[in-house]
Amino acid sequence: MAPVEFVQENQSLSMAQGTIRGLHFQSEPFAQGKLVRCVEGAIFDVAVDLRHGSPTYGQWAGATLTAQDCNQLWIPSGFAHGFCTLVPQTVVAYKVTAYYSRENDLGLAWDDPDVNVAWPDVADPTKLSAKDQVQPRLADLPSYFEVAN
Ligand SMILES: Cc1cn([C@H]2C[C@H](O)[C@@H](COP(=O)(O)OP(=O)(O)O[C@H]3O[C@@H](C)C(=O)[C@@H](O)[C@H]3O)O2)c(=O)[nH]c1=O
Repeated sequence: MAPVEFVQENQSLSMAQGTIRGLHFQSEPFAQGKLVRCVEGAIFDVAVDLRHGSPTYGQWAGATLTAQDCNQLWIPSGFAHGFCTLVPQTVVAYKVTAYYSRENDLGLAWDDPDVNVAWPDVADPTKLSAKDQVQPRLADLPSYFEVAN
Protein backbone atom coordinates (compact mmCIF):
# COMPACT_ATOMS: atom_id res chain seq x y z
CA MET A 1 0.00 0.00 0.00
CA ALA A 2 1.27 3.50 -0.82
CA PRO A 3 2.09 5.64 2.22
CA VAL A 4 -0.85 7.63 3.55
CA GLU A 5 -1.00 10.87 5.49
CA PHE A 6 -3.77 11.47 7.99
CA VAL A 7 -4.95 15.07 8.28
CA GLN A 8 -7.85 14.79 10.71
CA GLU A 9 -9.03 12.46 13.47
CA ASN A 10 -12.72 12.16 14.31
CA GLN A 11 -14.54 10.60 17.22
CA SER A 12 -18.23 9.79 17.53
CA LEU A 13 -20.33 8.60 20.46
CA SER A 14 -23.46 6.53 19.89
CA MET A 15 -25.54 5.97 23.03
CA ALA A 16 -27.95 3.34 21.70
CA GLN A 17 -27.20 -0.22 20.66
CA GLY A 18 -28.07 -0.75 17.00
CA THR A 19 -27.22 2.81 15.91
CA ILE A 20 -26.40 2.80 12.18
CA ARG A 21 -24.16 5.49 10.64
CA GLY A 22 -23.59 5.42 6.90
CA LEU A 23 -22.90 4.51 4.35
CA HIS A 24 -20.70 7.58 3.77
CA PHE A 25 -17.94 8.76 1.43
CA GLN A 26 -16.50 12.01 0.10
CA SER A 27 -15.95 12.64 -3.60
CA GLU A 28 -12.75 14.04 -5.14
CA PRO A 29 -10.85 16.22 -4.45
CA PHE A 30 -11.72 15.37 -0.82
CA ALA A 31 -11.99 11.57 -1.15
CA GLN A 32 -10.89 9.97 2.12
CA GLY A 33 -9.17 6.84 3.26
CA LYS A 34 -10.24 6.04 6.84
CA LEU A 35 -8.56 4.04 9.58
CA VAL A 36 -11.33 3.01 11.96
CA ARG A 37 -11.19 1.70 15.53
CA CYS A 38 -13.52 1.35 18.45
CA VAL A 39 -12.31 2.97 21.65
CA GLU A 40 -15.34 2.03 23.75
CA GLY A 41 -17.89 -0.69 23.05
CA ALA A 42 -18.13 -2.57 19.75
CA ILE A 43 -19.25 -2.09 16.15
CA PHE A 44 -19.87 -4.03 12.97
CA ASP A 45 -17.88 -1.96 10.46
CA VAL A 46 -18.66 -2.06 6.73
CA ALA A 47 -16.99 -0.95 3.49
CA VAL A 48 -18.65 -0.98 0.04
CA ASP A 49 -16.60 -0.78 -3.16
CA LEU A 50 -17.83 2.18 -5.26
CA ARG A 51 -15.06 2.03 -7.87
CA HIS A 52 -16.50 1.53 -11.34
CA GLY A 53 -14.37 -1.02 -13.20
CA SER A 54 -13.38 -2.79 -10.00
CA PRO A 55 -13.98 -6.55 -9.98
CA THR A 56 -15.58 -6.09 -6.57
CA TYR A 57 -17.71 -3.05 -7.51
CA GLY A 58 -20.87 -2.98 -5.38
CA GLN A 59 -19.64 -5.67 -3.01
CA TRP A 60 -19.24 -5.15 0.72
CA ALA A 61 -16.88 -6.36 3.42
CA GLY A 62 -17.41 -6.15 7.16
CA ALA A 63 -15.57 -6.76 10.40
CA THR A 64 -16.37 -6.57 14.08
CA LEU A 65 -14.19 -3.99 15.85
CA THR A 66 -14.11 -3.85 19.63
CA ALA A 67 -12.38 -1.71 22.22
CA GLN A 68 -11.29 -4.89 23.93
CA ASP A 69 -9.60 -6.34 20.83
CA CYS A 70 -8.02 -3.01 19.77
CA ASN A 71 -8.47 -4.03 16.13
CA GLN A 72 -8.75 -1.56 13.23
CA LEU A 73 -10.15 -1.54 9.71
CA TRP A 74 -8.65 0.40 6.79
CA ILE A 75 -11.27 1.80 4.40
CA PRO A 76 -9.55 2.94 1.19
CA SER A 77 -10.65 5.92 -0.86
CA GLY A 78 -13.35 4.82 -3.32
CA PHE A 79 -15.29 2.88 -0.69
CA ALA A 80 -18.40 3.88 1.24
CA HIS A 81 -18.14 3.34 4.98
CA GLY A 82 -20.64 2.71 7.74
CA PHE A 83 -21.12 0.91 11.00
CA CYS A 84 -23.69 -0.44 13.43
CA THR A 85 -23.07 -0.27 17.17
CA LEU A 86 -23.29 -3.67 18.85
CA VAL A 87 -23.57 -2.39 22.41
CA PRO A 88 -24.80 0.84 24.05
CA GLN A 89 -22.38 3.73 24.61
CA THR A 90 -19.95 3.00 21.80
CA VAL A 91 -17.18 5.38 20.81
CA VAL A 92 -15.62 5.15 17.35
CA ALA A 93 -12.44 6.98 16.36
CA TYR A 94 -11.20 7.26 12.80
CA LYS A 95 -8.30 8.98 11.13
CA VAL A 96 -8.92 10.34 7.62
CA THR A 97 -6.62 11.28 4.73
CA ALA A 98 -8.58 14.35 3.55
CA TYR A 99 -10.38 17.15 5.37
CA TYR A 100 -14.13 17.10 5.90
CA SER A 101 -15.98 18.85 3.07
CA ARG A 102 -19.71 19.36 3.43
CA GLU A 103 -20.02 19.85 -0.36
CA ASN A 104 -18.31 16.51 -1.06
CA ASP A 105 -20.00 14.58 1.76
CA LEU A 106 -22.09 11.87 0.06
CA GLY A 107 -23.86 8.68 0.95
CA LEU A 108 -25.32 5.37 -0.10
CA ALA A 109 -28.43 3.77 1.41
CA TRP A 110 -27.43 1.46 4.27
CA ASP A 111 -30.11 -1.03 3.17
CA ASP A 112 -29.66 -0.93 -0.61
CA PRO A 113 -30.85 -4.41 -1.68
CA ASP A 114 -28.34 -4.46 -4.55
CA VAL A 115 -25.51 -4.29 -1.99
CA ASN A 116 -27.31 -6.41 0.61
CA VAL A 117 -25.10 -5.81 3.63
CA ALA A 118 -25.71 -8.48 6.29
CA TRP A 119 -26.18 -6.03 9.17
CA PRO A 120 -26.33 -7.53 12.66
CA ASP A 121 -29.73 -8.37 14.15
CA VAL A 122 -29.46 -5.44 16.58
CA ALA A 123 -29.38 -2.90 13.69
CA ASP A 124 -32.13 -0.36 14.40
CA PRO A 125 -33.27 1.81 11.47
CA THR A 126 -35.07 4.13 13.91
CA LYS A 127 -31.59 5.22 15.07
CA LEU A 128 -30.55 6.54 11.63
CA SER A 129 -29.74 10.23 11.23
CA ALA A 130 -32.14 12.27 9.08
CA LYS A 131 -29.65 12.32 6.20
CA ASP A 132 -29.07 8.56 6.38
CA GLN A 133 -32.80 7.87 6.08
CA VAL A 134 -32.77 9.29 2.54
CA GLN A 135 -29.44 8.25 1.03
CA PRO A 136 -29.57 7.12 -2.63
CA ARG A 137 -29.18 3.59 -3.94
CA LEU A 138 -25.98 2.49 -5.67
CA ALA A 139 -27.73 2.29 -9.04
CA ASP A 140 -28.66 5.97 -8.74
CA LEU A 141 -25.16 7.23 -7.92
CA PRO A 142 -23.04 8.80 -10.66
CA SER A 143 -19.58 7.35 -11.17
CA TYR A 144 -17.49 9.09 -8.50
CA PHE A 145 -14.59 6.62 -8.63
CA GLU A 146 -13.09 4.60 -11.47
CA VAL A 147 -10.29 2.06 -11.76
CA ALA A 148 -8.66 0.75 -14.93
CA ASN A 149 -9.29 -2.91 -15.75
C1 LIG B 1 -17.51 13.80 9.77
C2 LIG B 1 -17.57 15.30 10.14
C3 LIG B 1 -18.77 15.88 10.50
N1 LIG B 1 -18.83 17.19 10.80
C4 LIG B 1 -20.13 17.79 11.19
C5 LIG B 1 -21.21 17.76 10.12
C6 LIG B 1 -22.48 17.61 10.93
O1 LIG B 1 -22.94 18.89 11.35
C7 LIG B 1 -22.05 16.83 12.16
C8 LIG B 1 -22.38 15.36 12.09
O2 LIG B 1 -21.88 14.86 10.87
P1 LIG B 1 -22.42 13.51 10.24
O3 LIG B 1 -23.89 13.44 10.36
O4 LIG B 1 -21.82 13.39 8.88
O5 LIG B 1 -21.80 12.44 11.26
P2 LIG B 1 -21.63 10.89 11.08
O6 LIG B 1 -22.91 10.30 10.65
O7 LIG B 1 -21.01 10.35 12.30
O8 LIG B 1 -20.61 10.81 9.85
C9 LIG B 1 -19.56 9.90 9.83
O9 LIG B 1 -20.07 8.60 9.57
C10 LIG B 1 -19.11 7.59 9.40
C11 LIG B 1 -19.83 6.30 9.06
C12 LIG B 1 -18.05 7.94 8.44
O10 LIG B 1 -17.59 7.15 7.61
C13 LIG B 1 -17.49 9.31 8.59
O11 LIG B 1 -16.62 9.64 7.51
C14 LIG B 1 -18.58 10.33 8.73
O12 LIG B 1 -19.26 10.46 7.48
O13 LIG B 1 -20.63 17.02 12.29
C15 LIG B 1 -17.71 18.00 10.80
O14 LIG B 1 -17.77 19.21 11.10
N2 LIG B 1 -16.51 17.43 10.46
C16 LIG B 1 -16.40 16.11 10.15
O15 LIG B 1 -15.27 15.62 9.85
